[in-house]
Amino acid sequence: MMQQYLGLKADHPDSLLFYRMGDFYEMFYDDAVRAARLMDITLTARGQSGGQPIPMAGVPFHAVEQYLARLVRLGESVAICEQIGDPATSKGPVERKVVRVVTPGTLTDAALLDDKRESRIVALAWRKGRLGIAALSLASGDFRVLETDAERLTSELERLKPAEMLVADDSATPALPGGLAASLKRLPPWHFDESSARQRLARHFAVQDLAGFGAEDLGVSLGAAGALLEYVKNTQSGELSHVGGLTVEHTGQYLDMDAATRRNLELTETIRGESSPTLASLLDRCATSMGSRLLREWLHHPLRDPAAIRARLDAVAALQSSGSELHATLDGVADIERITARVALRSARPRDLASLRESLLRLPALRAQLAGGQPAALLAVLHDALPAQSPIAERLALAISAEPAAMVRDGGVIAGGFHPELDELRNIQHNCGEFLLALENRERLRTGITTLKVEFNKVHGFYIEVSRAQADKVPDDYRRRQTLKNAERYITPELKTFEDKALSANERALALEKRLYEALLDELAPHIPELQRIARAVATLDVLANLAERATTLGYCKPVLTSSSVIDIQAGRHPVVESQVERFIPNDTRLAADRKLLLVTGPNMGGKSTYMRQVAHIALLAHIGSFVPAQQASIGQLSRIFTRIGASDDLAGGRSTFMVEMTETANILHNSDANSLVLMDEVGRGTSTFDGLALAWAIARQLIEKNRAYTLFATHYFELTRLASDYPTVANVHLSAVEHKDRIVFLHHVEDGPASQSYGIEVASLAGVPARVVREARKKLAELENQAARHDGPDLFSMATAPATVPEEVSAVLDALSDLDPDALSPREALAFLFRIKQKIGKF
Ligand SMILES: Nc1ncnc2c1ncn2[C@@H]1O[C@H](COP(=O)(O)OP(=O)(O)OP(=O)(O)O)[C@@H](O)[C@H]1O
Repeated sequence: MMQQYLGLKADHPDSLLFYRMGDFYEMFYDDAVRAARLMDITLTARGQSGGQPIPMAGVPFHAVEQYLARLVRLGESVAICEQIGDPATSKGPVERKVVRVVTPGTLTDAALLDDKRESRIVALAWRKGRLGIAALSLASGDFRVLETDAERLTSELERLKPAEMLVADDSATPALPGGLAASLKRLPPWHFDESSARQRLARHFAVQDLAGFGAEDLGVSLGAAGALLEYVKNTQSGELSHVGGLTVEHTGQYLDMDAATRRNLELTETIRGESSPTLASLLDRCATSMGSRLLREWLHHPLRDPAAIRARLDAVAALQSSGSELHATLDGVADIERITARVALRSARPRDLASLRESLLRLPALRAQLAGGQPAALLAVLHDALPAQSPIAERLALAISAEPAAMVRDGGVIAGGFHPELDELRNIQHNCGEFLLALENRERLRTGITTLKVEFNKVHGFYIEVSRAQADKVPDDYRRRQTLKNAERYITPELKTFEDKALSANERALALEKRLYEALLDELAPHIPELQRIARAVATLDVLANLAERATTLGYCKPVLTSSSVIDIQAGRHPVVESQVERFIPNDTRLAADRKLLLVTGPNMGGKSTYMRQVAHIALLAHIGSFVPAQQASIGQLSRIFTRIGASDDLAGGRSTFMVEMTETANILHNSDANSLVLMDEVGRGTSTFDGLALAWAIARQLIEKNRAYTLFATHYFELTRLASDYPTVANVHLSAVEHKDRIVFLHHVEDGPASQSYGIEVASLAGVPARVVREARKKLAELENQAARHDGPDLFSMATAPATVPEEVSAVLDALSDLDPDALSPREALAFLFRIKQKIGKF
């Protein structure tokens, strides 16, 4: 047995091998030690090898899922090895085989998956500054590829949030960003070979070439897709028939957001990594988990095509009156998408098929609710995608019991009346009781023993029991089976025949049910594409109905998408903050070609960050086709959203707070354009006042002059507010506050013009900074203000803006230094250079 174990383990060196032995999965050697530690189970030993006990740990097979869930969450992969042969007939150890490998990115079991989140495996490949990405959600069959610039790695990973990543184990693979949650596998580089990948993909999709998917001209991403497909196939013992196509994503299809922006806007996770309160937690009242997942997908993929956005907006508007009825019908619809994937992988459980049946049976009603001259074209398309009647459901209604057992091996899965032989075998079992009663009566009459009983137990099977005192009355055909203290137990030829039939009937019925179940899965296989289409339509409808309900409940309005260059919001609100405060103060925002940068000033706690983010949220919601929290909103077509908000250390990545701030700023300055929305929150505050002010000022100017993005620029440097008089496209706004009886009251209302005061000390006092410290600060502030008044300064702004004049000699040295190429110098030349500049500075 150990030999067999070691052979199997050699094929799966990187996975924990769960070796099935009877009712347990056992692990041995290092696997046992690791598994015991990770799952907190007992480590024991079994037998010996080379005089040493072999470490062993095990988990009961019926509880395996909870252990798998735990291991996979820790990023482990598990190879599940089952007994294939029949223990009764095999000589030596029963034949065993690894039937599947459970890895973090290839989960499909309902118990192991988060039903509100897509779980993806992603393969990455690089060539000449290009990044090829292939992403597969095995639980839905969605398979996509994308080629983009290598620098976009972090933002793509933040978007796709892979559970597992595959890269080539070679030098072309760069260092990956730190702090990724995904488990990483390195594969031999030839797995990523492009030409064999093309063939492999074409073979999988049964097509001549990949032109039909628009993937013919792709290169590096196909290498990734080939590696991914092969890896996933190896983890599943079956074919991936539900992975029926390849979607090619194009950069430019979606409103672009970098990694920091996705995090800062708290779309599906808070900055702390919690699932609430976020935009998703506020907006998701979907009836189905398919809808919840699709909504999250939409939030991360705002569209750029105005026609597609308008189609969604029109559908949401049309559903505002009928959304709640749809929601009620959708409520009973199960996760058709994931069940379909499990049908394709042949791991669907009986209750999956029962839920599929119940769900499909609801769809004609759903379709009927959508009928009747839909004003929205998208709803008409969804109506047509839903089935008017469902032959699949009818077939499942015939085949699967109303409430089947959890496992096929438990029996009672196939419905009565579906198969005559199964009915007959079940009849034998059911009629058992009647037959035994009849036999008992007959035997009592025949023998005259009135206390005679016919009974059954698991060890001895069926028997006739007679008390010791009556034992001499039994007829000749009674054979003794067992002697007890006060009774004898017998068997008769008739009872024996019945016993054989009854016991074998049970086994035969179970075996037949298994065969019928398998055949049913075969029968469903050709319907997989149809089921996937239905699942998609149901999910889309669910999201649209959900957005309609949210719009009504939360008082959102339908945004107008315009082709002109404008973001004009009246009485806008921050969707998440609004749900958390008693009274939210709505605010207007107008950005246009002649008003591109708003300098937002105001006291701490005044609401600057909230105001800026609400603009981004409204723009983003409009681009996913949702209504928005405002009285009225006109949104021009955006291409990107950038945010530089809040301070965060990237200790894992080895970058300080200020370094993170400047890296994100650099990205914004390099990549934002006139169709970008940029939020800059207190840029420069991470360093000394002068450096910070100087940087903030130069950054703002660059955004105004070069990038020309729609920009909201919050700052505490009042000196910056002068930019409004220098540039016609800059305007000042401020969050208002008033002092009332020594206390500050935040009005959270945005008004034109710069703020007059900062109230930093008042806020510190509100926050509970000790009174003594607050007093000291007030004193110091007065001192500083007096000093400033006396010296007519220091005016940070004028000091930072007036470029320090550098003496000519020094600037000559600087020029010489910047022209110098140290690599091209001999040591002697370098020394001579050093003397020359020393001389020049000496004069100075
Ligand atoms: N429009 C509003 N209506 C009601 N409450 C608001 C509004 N805007 C902000 N608030 C409340 O004020 C709090 C502080 O807001 P925010 O963090 O936006 O202030 P800030 O000006 O960015 O502060 P700081 O300068 O200290 O970063 C929010 O948590 C929220 O509770």
